[in-house]
Amino acid sequence: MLLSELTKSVMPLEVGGGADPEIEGLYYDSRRVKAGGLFFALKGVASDGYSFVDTAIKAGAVAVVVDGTLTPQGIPWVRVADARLAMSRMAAAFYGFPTATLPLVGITGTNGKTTITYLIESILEKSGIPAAVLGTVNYRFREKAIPAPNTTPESVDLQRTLRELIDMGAKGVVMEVSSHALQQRRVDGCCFDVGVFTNLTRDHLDYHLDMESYFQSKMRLFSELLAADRIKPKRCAVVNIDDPYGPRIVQGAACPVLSYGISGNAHVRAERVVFSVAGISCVLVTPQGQINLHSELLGRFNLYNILAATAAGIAMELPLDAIHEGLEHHPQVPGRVERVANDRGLTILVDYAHTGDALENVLRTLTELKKGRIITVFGCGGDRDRGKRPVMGEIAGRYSDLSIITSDNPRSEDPEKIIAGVREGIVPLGIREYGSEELRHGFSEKGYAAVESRREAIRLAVAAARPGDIVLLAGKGHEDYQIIGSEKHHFDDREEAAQACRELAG
Ligand SMILES: CC(=O)N[C@H]1[C@@H](OP(=O)(O)OP(=O)(O)OC[C@H]2O[C@@H](n3ccc(=O)[nH]c3=O)[C@H](O)[C@@H]2O)O[C@H](CO)[C@@H](O)[C@@H]1O[C@H](C)C(=O)N[C@@H](C)C(=O)N[C@H](CCC(=O)O)C(=O)O
Ligand SMILES: Nc1ncnc2c1ncn2[C@@H]1O[C@H](COP(=O)(O)OP(=O)(O)OP(=O)(O)O)[C@@H](O)[C@H]1O
Ligand SMILES: N[C@H](CCC[C@H](N)C(=O)O)C(=O)O
Ligand SMILES: [Mg+2]
Repeated sequence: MLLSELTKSVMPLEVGGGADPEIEGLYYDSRRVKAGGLFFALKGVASDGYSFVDTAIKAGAVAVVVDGTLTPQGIPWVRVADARLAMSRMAAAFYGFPTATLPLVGITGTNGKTTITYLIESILEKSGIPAAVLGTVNYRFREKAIPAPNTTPESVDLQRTLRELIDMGAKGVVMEVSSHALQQRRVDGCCFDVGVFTNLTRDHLDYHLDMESYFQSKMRLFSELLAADRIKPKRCAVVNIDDPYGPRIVQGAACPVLSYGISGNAHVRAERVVFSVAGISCVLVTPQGQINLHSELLGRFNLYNILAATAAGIAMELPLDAIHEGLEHHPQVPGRVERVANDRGLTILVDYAHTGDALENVLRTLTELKKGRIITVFGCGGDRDRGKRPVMGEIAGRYSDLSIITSDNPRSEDPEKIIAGVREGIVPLGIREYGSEELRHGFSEKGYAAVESRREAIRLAVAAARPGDIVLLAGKGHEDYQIIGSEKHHFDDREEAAQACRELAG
């Protein structure tokens, strides 16, 4: 595609450098540029992409997109107001506008996104629409699964992946839209039909700094990206109106809204709800009729996820029986309240709760359902929001009979310092601190322990548990790695728990 053709998809401020080269690929990282590439100089948190223009040219870039005042020399260039936005739009054009002609659902919010993508994927499949999914677990269509470095990929990678999955036969797409992605314009080349808002609670304040900025990032999906146009004249915002931020999204949405909730008068709501160890039974009330639902998902928070997926199905005008089928027969969402089989009589659950709200939701649910005690193993990620550490410590300590504070992904931080941050929330509860050795023989009163090695912490939890107890391994869910320093090594909570049970049996 010629540079001039690509440039039509943006409103350039200025174009220079003479020639109109054929563009063979789009790049935002000089280390990956190949011959014939168009290089986007992006201003980042750590560095300014403009300083890599020369490296990109040496690597074969034939044109550059910039958004500052500096002018590249000896190469065709395009100046735009916002290079990230231009990159999104040019990427969509380069890959033939993958999402212009099929249903695209985007889900945003602090918690629930991944779970909801699985439910909507299942509903779409039951409606006869083979669906591709992009999110935290992977980017996938049918048997093809691409590892996901980010929940929402950078625009160039996103549009390329969408093109690939659509060419393989996907007729619908469901994607998680992170606040980072919205802030960084990664999804601005996407034509959304439906946007879902789940909830907004504390997370990522290392990046967004305060809740209002975090909210405003999420809001972009509804106030800007869902505005109707000629390509998609009918768009819809699906909004949880039980969340304190829900009404603000409703007010600011640039398209019609379909609300969902448990309390109040939402368009899509649940009545006659019964929560049990077997799951959730309820009547889903929708503008298109009612569904008598029996789901194996546990807890109130999952009822919200079910309502969100139902409302998305209604917004896409999918048949009610397909929505019903999709909600009752979907695959296990990896690492979301996932059971680890064992013969010790324990309920071992691996869950991705890595925010205070998620941890509280899961623990509250388990408290309502428990027969024995609750043992929680958890930590907090390094190089991430530090403020959530004591909050999660307090929540774990409050709901659990035993909390074992351990490492999540410490990344570049000292694991002991992260644990100290979590401990700040648990110590004021005045509960007993156990040493590792004591725990090997069980525990008698409510308490906590700090064990840096996650492997060791999981072993201690299993050893300390008695039949009937619940062991919750929180924070890493589906992750099959642990990042310590700059090393990423294989680590899977589900495998570790199973191995711990085998060792104790032998
Ligand atoms: C905080 C954040 O989101 N950072 C993203 C951001 O990086 P940055 O702004 O720091 O970039 P930078 O390192 O300053 O570099 C600026 C530019 O120079 C380029 N560069 C840099 C070095 C070089 O030698 N040559 C070169 O060209 C970089 O590719 C970049 O385009 O822009 C980069 C390029 O698009 C992203 O890869 C990077 O995501 C990093 C990997 C990341 O970890 N992001 C996480 C926090 C994230 O996005 N998470 C969300 C949320 C998950 C959730 O909700 O749970 C997600 O969607 O996954
Ligand atoms: N609707 C919900 N409200 C609050 N907590 C939830 C909800 N759904 C799931 N959770 C909890 O949050 C954890 C993360 O859920 P999920 O992976 O579906 O969310 P996510 O929004 O994709 O998270 P991430 O931003 O990390 O990708 C779950 O393991 C569960 O503990
Ligand atoms: N996508 C989120 C996931 C966090 C999961 C947790 N295990 C951690 O590493 O902090 C992030 O990168 O902040
Ligand atoms: Mg997710």
